[in-house]
Parts: sequence; structure tokens; C-alpha cells
Amino acid sequence: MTKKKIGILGASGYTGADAVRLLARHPNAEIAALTANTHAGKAMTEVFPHFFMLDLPKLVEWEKVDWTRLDAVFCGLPHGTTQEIIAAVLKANPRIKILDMSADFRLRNKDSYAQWYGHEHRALELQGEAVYGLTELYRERITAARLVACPGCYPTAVLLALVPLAKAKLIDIDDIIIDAKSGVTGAGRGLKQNTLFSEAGEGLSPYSIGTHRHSAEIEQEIGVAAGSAVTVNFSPHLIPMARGEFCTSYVKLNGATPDDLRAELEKAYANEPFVYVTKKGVLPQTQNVRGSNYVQIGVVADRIKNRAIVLSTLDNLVKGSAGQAIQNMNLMFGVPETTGLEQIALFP
Ligand SMILES: NC(=O)C1=CN([C@@H]2O[C@H](COP(=O)(O)OP(=O)(O)OC[C@H]3O[C@@H](n4cnc5c(N)ncnc54)[C@H](OP(=O)(O)O)[C@@H]3O)[C@@H](O)[C@H]2O)C=CC1
Ligand SMILES: CC(=O)N[C@@H](CCC(=O)OP(=O)(O)O)C(=O)O
Repeated sequence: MTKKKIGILGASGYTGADAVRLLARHPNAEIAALTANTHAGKAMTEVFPHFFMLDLPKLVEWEKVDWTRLDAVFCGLPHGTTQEIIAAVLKANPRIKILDMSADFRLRNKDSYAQWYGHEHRALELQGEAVYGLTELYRERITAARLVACPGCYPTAVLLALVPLAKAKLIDIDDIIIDAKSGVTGAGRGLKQNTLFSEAGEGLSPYSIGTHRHSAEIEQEIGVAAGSAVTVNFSPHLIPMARGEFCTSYVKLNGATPDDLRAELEKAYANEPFVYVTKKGVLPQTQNVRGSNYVQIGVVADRIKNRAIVLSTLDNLVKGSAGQAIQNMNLMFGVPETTGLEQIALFP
């Protein structure tokens, strides 16, 4: 196969940079265009010196890219800015494949989007077209899609852990409590007071407790799996590490045992290349997946009767964004899904 020409919107950000890191060694991809906003005009190595060995295109404003010569575009732009830019890219080249890593096209319901994001969607037709990009759930639809809305990092970790259990009706969907932690790259590369080393480096900070916008995405997909509306309690925290995410979900059992939950997850992921269920007594850890596209899920019995704890972890910049986007791109271009993604965790 000739190499597919890839553009990356937001290449001066963290998800864009990890897409570059992984695509640069992908046998079927050629990085053909990189965009930035405040960093436009710079060489990529000026912004990310760790790419010193690569010959990469210069960062330019997105309006300067000739989209007609590209096969696919990865989008790592802030949510809210993505929808109009993607609409313009698709107008310039209706055949281009879009791997959006932002939140703009993930919610299927327009009212839900307006409620959680505070404004009407500005590309409603495309919102209707987008396929939710959780590879393990929507493989067939992703394969045929033009616009894939890759899930948020937290929803990827939570949904992989809970969707098979909700689908099999092993847990009570009205009693789900999710305690989540993210490394600071989850907040992007832009300067923010709460991600300064002096403020994030020595403490653990809860934020958006019980109100985070990822609740909507989690509820949308658990609702589909369970066949009825769901409300979850989701509370994220910022923890002092660069990459990685850990979600602890407290669930009530529907007459099932914790071993039944593990067996269901093992069955669901028996043939999945990137999702691993740990053996009884073995707990997932962020350092087992750091820098990789792998996900670890574990199940533990709660001392409280009829309850269990489901643990899941991934790297927010790989399976939580750029890696999953590449997994989806592989499907869309008909190459083996694992291509370019089989790196083992960077440990320690
Ligand atoms: N970080 C993570 O772990 C994850 C992030 N996401 C989502 O992916 C998207 C990107 O995240 P991340 O890479 O962390 O973000 P960053 O803040 O690190 O990067 C944002 C990028 O978008 C560019 N940009 C900002 N504003 C504009 C604009 N108005 N027009 C054009 N380009 C613009 C920036 O350019 P410049 O730097 O030149 O100003 C930069 O390249 C976000 O929607 C985020 O929520 C999803 C999953 C995980
Ligand atoms: C630590 C941190 O700040 N994380 C981000 C989530 C990153 C992500 O997945 O964001 P999108 O849904 O916009 O793609 C947050 O909580 O908003």
C-alpha cells in the first residue's frame, strides 16, 4: 500500500505530538502537514526537541494547508474550536478521513451537547454523521466512517471497564461511582496555574467533582449498553505524574459475584489486542501501560456485601487519545489494527 498522507491539526499540543511520535514510525503513514496556532511558523523541533531525528513539515496555520492532497487528518484542537475547522476541512476535501481527538463530535444528542458545552453545536450535520471512536465497541462502524469522534481519556478507561458488565446486566446501573485520576498532560500543554510544577507536583487536586462533562459521554455509552438511561457519579482528580490515568469504579452487583464480573470482562476482551484483564489478586497499575496503547482492567470484591470494585488504567496520550485514533485510522484504511501500536509500556 502507498503511504497515506496524514495532517495533524494541533501538532504543537500534547495529543498532536504523541500522534506524530507514533505515526513517524507507522509503515503506512506519511506525516504531510502539521498545524499550530501560537506556534505557527516554527519548526516542529523548536517546539518539541525530542523529534530531532525526524524530518517533519513546518508548523503552519490550518488555513494554509492544502487539504485536497491529504488522506486523513488527526485533530488535537481544544473542544469548541474543532467543529468549524473540521467542517471547513471536509468542505475542501469531502473524502478525507477525520480522527477527532477533541470532544466536539462525541455526544450524539444535540441538546445534551448544548447543555454540557454551553452552546449550540455549530456543525450539526457532522455531529449526526460522527461515529463514536471507542474501537472495541464500534469497530464495524469506525471501519466505514469518514468522521470518528475518539472518546475522552477518562471515558475510554471507564467504558472499557463497565460497558460489558452493563450489557450483561451484572451490575446495577443506578449505582455507579467512578473515582478517576489523571496525570497533568491530560490538561494540555498550554500554560495554566493548576498544572505548574509547584501546584500540581506535590499534591492531589480534585476538580469538577460530580459535574465533569465526561459524565455525559460515560452515561451516553453505558446507557446504550444497558438499554436505558443512566446517571453516574464521576469525580476526577489531577495527580502528580505526567502521563497516565486510573479509574476506580465502585459498583453494586445484580446477583452476580466479582468472579462473574472478571469472567465477563475476560470473555469480552479475549480477542482484543490492547485490553487485558488482570488475574484475580493482581491490580492494574499506571506504570504497566505508560507510553503504550494497552489497557489493564481488574476486579476486586468489596467487603460490603453485593458490591465490587473495578479498576482500569491507560495512558491518556496513547489509548486515551493519539493511540486510539491511530487504531481507528488503521481500521479505516484496512491495515491490521495493531500497526504501529505494539510498543510495550515504558517502565519504570
Ligand atoms: N491531553 C489529553 O490527555 C487528552 C486530550 N484530549 C483532547 O484533545 C484535544 C487536544 O488536547 P491537547 O493536545 O492536550 O491540547 P494542547 O493544549 O496541548 O494543544 C492544543 C493545540 O491546539 C492548537 N490550538 C489552540 N487553539 C487553537 C485555535 N483557536 N485554532 C487553531 N489551533 C488552536 C494549539 O496551538 P498552539 O500551541 O500553537 O497555540 C495546540 O497545537 C483537546 O480537545 C483535548 O481535550 C482528548 C483525550 C486526552
Ligand atoms: C487532567 C485534565 O484536565 N483532563 C481533561 C480531560 C482530557 C480529555 O479527555 O479531554 P476532552 O474530553 O476535551 O477530549 C479534563 O478534565 O478536562
